[in-house]
Amino acid sequence: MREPILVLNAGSSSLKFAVFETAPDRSLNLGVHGAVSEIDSRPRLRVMDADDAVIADRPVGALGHEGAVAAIHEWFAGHVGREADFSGIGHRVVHGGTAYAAPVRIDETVLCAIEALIPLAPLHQPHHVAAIRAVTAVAPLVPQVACFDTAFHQGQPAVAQSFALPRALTAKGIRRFGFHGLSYEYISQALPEVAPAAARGRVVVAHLGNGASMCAIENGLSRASTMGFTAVDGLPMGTRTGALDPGVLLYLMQQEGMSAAAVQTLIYEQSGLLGVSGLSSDMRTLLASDLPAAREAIDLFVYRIGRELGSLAAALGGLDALVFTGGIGENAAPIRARVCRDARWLGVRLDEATNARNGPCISEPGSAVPVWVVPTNENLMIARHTQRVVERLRSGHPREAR
Ligand SMILES: Nc1ncnc2c1ncn2[C@@H]1O[C@H](COP(=O)(O)OP(=O)(O)O)[C@@H](O)[C@H]1O
Ligand SMILES: CC(=O)OP(=O)(O)O
Ligand SMILES: [Mg+2]
Repeated sequence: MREPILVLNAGSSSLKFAVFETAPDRSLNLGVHGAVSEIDSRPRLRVMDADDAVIADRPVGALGHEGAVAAIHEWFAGHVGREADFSGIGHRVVHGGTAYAAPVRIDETVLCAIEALIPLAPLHQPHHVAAIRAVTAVAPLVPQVACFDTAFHQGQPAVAQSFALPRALTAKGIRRFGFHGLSYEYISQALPEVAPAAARGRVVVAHLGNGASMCAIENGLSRASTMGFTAVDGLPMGTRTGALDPGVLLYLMQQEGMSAAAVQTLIYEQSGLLGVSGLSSDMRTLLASDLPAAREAIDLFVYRIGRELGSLAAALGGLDALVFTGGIGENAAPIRARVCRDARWLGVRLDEATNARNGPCISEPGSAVPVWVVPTNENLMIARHTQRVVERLRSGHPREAR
């Protein structure tokens, strides 16, 4: 392999990985990739080759992220080589706080900063730390690069980053950050090819996955996002509440006697589509269900997307394109159809036939606002950042890569 880069994307219930090889023109080609899924219940390793053919699919013995890293390590040893042979290893890190506005080589200081942000991203940040430590143990000399979901949003106008809190708290870093930045950055880079005119204009991107958010982008730059200080804000998600009147939290603690830990579990793990439906956090299951509560969960999801679309269009002063991405955004035609029908007032006209085929363009030719489905690729974005940081390290530049 030529200057191979390994990408690790540690999520709440999975550890995804992808190997990229550097082509002579420095572009990156995807090689083997896969994931250990259902890490805490029934961990299973699945690996695909560059053509997406499944080349491994087996249960993993040990639970947890350490077990997942060990399973991937073992598979690599037999089929790819050692982690120590990679020229760089890139990690998705959900929260970079105020300190990190760009990808950075991970050293002890950076790792401590990532660890200190665990309370602000409890579903993700502990697993990033576990993956980084596990890699350090087997490949201590390979540069590891943290690619932050918050970084893409750092240039938002101050007003979009502010809470109406006393200034002293804002100065402490209690402000809106925004997440899914690697996904939005990828879409921003892909959009000029797909829809050149829209790419220069005002675009709302809906990243609808297990975690879900929306971002207002103008000429490729983030202007506002539905997620805030943490990734529990904004849209309802698989198991997260999304935006919630802060008075509810006070009520639960003061009147219902809930502890902070119980509230955390409630708003991150027991709410959203799962909480409202009482059935599942998975959109496929809800769409296939006849239960009224499943329908109500979908209704609330679609309604909140429509409200946020109006809000983000207002933040942009208009709307030149709408883009769907993420597992739901890329695959769930009924959800896109409902969002687009509710957005008729903005000039959106859905093309039912192309929507049923998942795009790429799902609006009628005369639609005032064109609508696109653009599959995201966070892993490629991480690999590009990692390649850049490694090249800068080789050329003797300091730690930061901008
Ligand atoms: N064909 C489909 N129809 C409807 N929903 C889908 C489809 N495929 C995936 N999804 C939904 O996408 C969500 C997972 O999105 P994804 O972006 O993969 O999540 P993650 O944030 O874990 O990366 C789940 O709710 C899943 O049900
Ligand atoms: C930031 C976030 O919510 O990520 P995910 O969609 O992977 O849960
Ligand atoms: Mg995701």
